[in-house]
Amino acid sequence: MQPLTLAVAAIALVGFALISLLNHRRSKATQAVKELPGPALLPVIGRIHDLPIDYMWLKFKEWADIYGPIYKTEMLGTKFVIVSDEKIAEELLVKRAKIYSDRPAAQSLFQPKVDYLPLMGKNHYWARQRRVTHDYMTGAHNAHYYGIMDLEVRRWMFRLLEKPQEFQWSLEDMAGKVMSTLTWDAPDQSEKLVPSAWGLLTQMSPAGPLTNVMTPLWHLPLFMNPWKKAEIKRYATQNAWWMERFVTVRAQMTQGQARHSWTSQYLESQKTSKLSGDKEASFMLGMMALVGVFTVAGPLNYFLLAMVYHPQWQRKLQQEIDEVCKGRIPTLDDMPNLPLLRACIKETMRWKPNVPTGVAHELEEDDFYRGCFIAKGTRILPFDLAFLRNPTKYPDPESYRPERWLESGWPTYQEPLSVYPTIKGMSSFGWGQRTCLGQNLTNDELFVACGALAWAYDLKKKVDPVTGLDIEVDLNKSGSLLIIKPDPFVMEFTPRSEKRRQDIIDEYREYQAKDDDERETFAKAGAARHAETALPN
Ligand code: HEM
Repeated sequence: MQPLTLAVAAIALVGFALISLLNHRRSKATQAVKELPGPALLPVIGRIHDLPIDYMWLKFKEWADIYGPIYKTEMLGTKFVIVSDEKIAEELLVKRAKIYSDRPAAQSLFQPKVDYLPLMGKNHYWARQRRVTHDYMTGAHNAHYYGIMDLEVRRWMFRLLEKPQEFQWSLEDMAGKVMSTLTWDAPDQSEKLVPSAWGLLTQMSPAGPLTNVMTPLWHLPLFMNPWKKAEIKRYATQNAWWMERFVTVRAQMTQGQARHSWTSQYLESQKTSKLSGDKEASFMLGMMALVGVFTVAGPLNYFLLAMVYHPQWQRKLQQEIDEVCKGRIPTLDDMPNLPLLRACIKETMRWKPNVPTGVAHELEEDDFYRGCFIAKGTRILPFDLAFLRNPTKYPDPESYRPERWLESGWPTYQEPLSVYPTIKGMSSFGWGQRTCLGQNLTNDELFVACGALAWAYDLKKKVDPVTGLDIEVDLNKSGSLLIIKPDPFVMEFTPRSEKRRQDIIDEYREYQAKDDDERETFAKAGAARHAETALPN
């Protein structure tokens, strides 16, 4: 053997011995620390073999019932802590928010920590975009969404009359039009927004591309990597579209043709903005539009099912609306006077939470909880389904019981009924520094949309024309993405009377005509202003 080879072998041997010794000492040291409970882990893969991609939350719940309110598991080296008790979530994600507010990177996105606000790491992009988004959302809420929700809800009621069986499509298009108008004053963009929203949600969800679970596959060379190729296309399309929207609004502004939107609001104050430029701004705005689609779709669909399967609550709700609104469609101003409507909505979100696993936070430093070690980088799941099935807080948790919010004696009852129940502050909207920025918007949109449904229609099961029997819906069938909605189903929308049928048509026509007029007047005034400023001196 050459002397050089001998020397290298000797160094390697000593190195190996040292590392083994250190590992041995470290493992002895960690043995002294308590471990969180959890299912036994297999080397390397952890528990990936028995964690189903579909309805993953059911397995988490099964484990929670065995291992308790806080337990750990692992997948391909990624550590998870699943929290099923609201008090523990509060202690970790709120009281220790300083180190529990990062976001794990979604593997199958190119810049997950930078591009999309809800997915961003706890970095300066997140801090500044969160501030701006919060301001814009608050402004829209205070202005009652500039009348946009009122128009779009009426359009939806009208479409349900014309094409009732397309209700799941028209429901999402309603949400899409609200968001496209708020963001770019362009309701027609909903056509692109809705598929774009589901495209991103799929890409970032564990039940999306295989590479989100089998993470090493993402690093395969491009020619043999269909997941990366698909993402390149999705990202480029979305990027180009958001930039085109941004540039269009800027051009409209120079022509005096841009009415208020979040984009024009940004462009007006761009000089003082802390955002890095057009790309960041167009992404922040695009994301604001997109997130308002897949989030409200679930509760709206489940509200329909709640009403179909609990006709006694539908009747009570119609009675409340008739008494308070005296035949007119409910508006946001009616919110304090319609507690039963708020209770039916809140109970829908409790009964069928649409982010059942919760959204993971990532721990930024090693930590100890009740003497147990939690390593930096661990993903903490505030497991919403478990919170909302807690039988002490929610007796008879599997059933749809809106009275739990309306009658004293239930643990969740709270006064005054002019304010409570409210969905704002529900565990479903997350925790600490990362809580949802769309709580007002969700509250308001669900209120006007569900109020309009109860005002306009009797909601019933569809009858099979051959057998004459009701067509039942499997209430437990849904997608398995991070945010869920029920699988496609059928139902009937019958106007509550002939007069109400006419009201639905009249309301929509009146609001559409008003919107057309406002747009025309603004366009003419803008053109005149532009012509004046363009005149030579
Ligand atoms: C039923 C409706 C909704 C539910 C259940 C929901 C739920 C959530 C959850 C669980 C989070 C993560 C919280 C955490 O990490 O602790 C979140 C974040 C967020 N939500 Fe919502 N959301 C809804 C509607 C909306 C709407 C309509 C918008 C805006 C149009 C919106 C905007 C956001 C934003 C921007 C974030 C990111 C916050 C951050 O990471 O700092 N959400 N939402």
